Amino acid sequence: MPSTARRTLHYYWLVTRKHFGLFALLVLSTLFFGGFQTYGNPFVMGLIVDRVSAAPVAADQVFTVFGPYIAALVLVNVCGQTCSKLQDYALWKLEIAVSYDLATMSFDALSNQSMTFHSNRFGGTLVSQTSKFMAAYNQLVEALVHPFLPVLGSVVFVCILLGPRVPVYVVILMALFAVYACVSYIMYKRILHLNENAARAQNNLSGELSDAVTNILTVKTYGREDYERELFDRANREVVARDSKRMRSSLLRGVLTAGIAVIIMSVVAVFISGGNAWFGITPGTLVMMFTYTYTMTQQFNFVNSGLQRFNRAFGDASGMTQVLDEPRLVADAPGAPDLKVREGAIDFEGIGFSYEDGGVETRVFDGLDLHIPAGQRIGLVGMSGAGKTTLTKLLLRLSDIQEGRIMVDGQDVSRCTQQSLRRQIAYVPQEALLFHRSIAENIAYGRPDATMDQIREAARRANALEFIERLPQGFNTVTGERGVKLSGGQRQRIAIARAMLADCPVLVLDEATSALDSESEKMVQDALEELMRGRTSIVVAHRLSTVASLDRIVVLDGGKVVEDGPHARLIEQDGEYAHLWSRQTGAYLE
Ligand SMILES: Nc1ncnc2c1ncn2[C@@H]1O[C@H](COP(=O)(O)OP(=O)(O)OP(=O)(O)O)[C@@H](O)[C@H]1O
Repeated sequence: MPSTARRTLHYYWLVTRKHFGLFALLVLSTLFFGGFQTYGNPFVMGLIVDRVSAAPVAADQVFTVFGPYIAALVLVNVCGQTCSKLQDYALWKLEIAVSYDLATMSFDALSNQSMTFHSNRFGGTLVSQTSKFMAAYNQLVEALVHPFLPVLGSVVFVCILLGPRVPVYVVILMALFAVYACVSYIMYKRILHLNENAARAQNNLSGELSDAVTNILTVKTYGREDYERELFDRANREVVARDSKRMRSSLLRGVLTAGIAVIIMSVVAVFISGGNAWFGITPGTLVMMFTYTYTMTQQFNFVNSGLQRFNRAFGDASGMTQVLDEPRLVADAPGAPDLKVREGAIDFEGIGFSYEDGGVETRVFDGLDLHIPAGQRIGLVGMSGAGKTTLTKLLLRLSDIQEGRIMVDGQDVSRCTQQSLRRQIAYVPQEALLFHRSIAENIAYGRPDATMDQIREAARRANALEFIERLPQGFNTVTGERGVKLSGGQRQRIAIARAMLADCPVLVLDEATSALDSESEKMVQDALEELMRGRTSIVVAHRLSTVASLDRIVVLDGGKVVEDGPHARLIEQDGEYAHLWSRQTGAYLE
């Protein structure tokens, strides 16, 4: 079995063993249902045929002679039906319980992965991989219930019921079915990797669709519908090609196994025809032999489709299995303590960091040193791509550095829990994305116990109250997926209100006011000034007027600090910052 399929089974087993009682009930009820229904009935019928053919029974003796047989038949059917209902119960209950656990497992795996992991993947693909991973479990369990367990049961019951009566026949039958199973398995192994390829192509298609839909505004405004359609069509054609290849192999396997089934029935026909003459087999036993062999052949026919379902399920689950196997790029050290921020001094010491994407390395920092005393407000400026956002993300440990260390109040952040670190830093990102929840919930995200008055006050300070109150449902307005129902500036003000309410000792604003018009920015800026007072603050900005009044400005270029000091000093130095400043203020004057 390929290693991905083995890993999938490993994850499925982790959750199944939590519900082992249900799983055991499912296995036993399936086996016994088959035993009673498929093998018990013909067995009793065989006994009746033997009794009928042994000696004539008078009409008034029918119930006396056959009463025990009829009672046995009723008992077999009552037991069979009871097992069938238990099987239904165990199957449904197991699927419901395991779906819950698999969803939780997938959610935890995705939410605990680093931002580097997420930025290298399509959100749509991860969502589709999660649902396929959950559905694949049901497919596997259902294939186990039909046909794999009944086939296993058949082998056992035929050996028990027919073995003592016609041992030669049972040996030949089992040998033929062993050949059948081997051929099916060899073909199954051949097809497994075709299924994984097909699932990969399907995931890629979902990713393309998700990417195009997410960026629909860009697609439309640039009139690139045809191009996107071509990309989608290419991925779609790949799906068709992979599916066709898989279908051809499955068809070939079907033809081979059907051929073996015909051979089995022919051999059995010959054996049954001569059974009485060669071995003195009774008519009742002949009935059992025929019925059992026919039933087994039918069941083995389903093995083919069962293996197909197995293949498909393993293929569907492979994407999420690989995600679950992926090492967590940013993990808490075992027994890591919580970070305790008393003052908020931050030290970047000899930071070395590269992004890695599909083997391509982008070096961003190479031995960066930066000390930010407690309570200082610094502006981080520099050309696009200089590493400003990356530096703030490293502080938040959204990715781990490869060299050096980041200290907050003398504590190495890589040795503390990530949650405790992030709960002490209020972060307003470049692109403020909101949850598809009410505005009140969005503002209170960093402080879920906030009262409505506190939420309103934060919104007022972020200059957001006025527009929120104008919305038909005010603070209860649901913002639309990612906040699409609001303007960029409105989303930013909500994100700022969220940071204000979170009331953290460290504040990171990454272009937090870039989408605001100068009037709103002025008002929010005043609120931010107040918010920053006494807190260590890092403000990333392209618009230098946003940072000019801060305690200190750090200019980054190519991942290095090239200038460092208060606005007035940097202007005096007449370097990179002064150059940028004169360009921006000149532009404004014009
Ligand atoms: N997820 C990523 N994978 C690979 N490279 C990345 C990733 N994110 C950023 N980079 C690269 O790292 C470098 C620094 O990017 P960063 O976003 O930190 O710059 P920035 O100074 O904040 O730029 P801007 O002012 O445009 O926001 C850039 O060369 C960028 O291409």
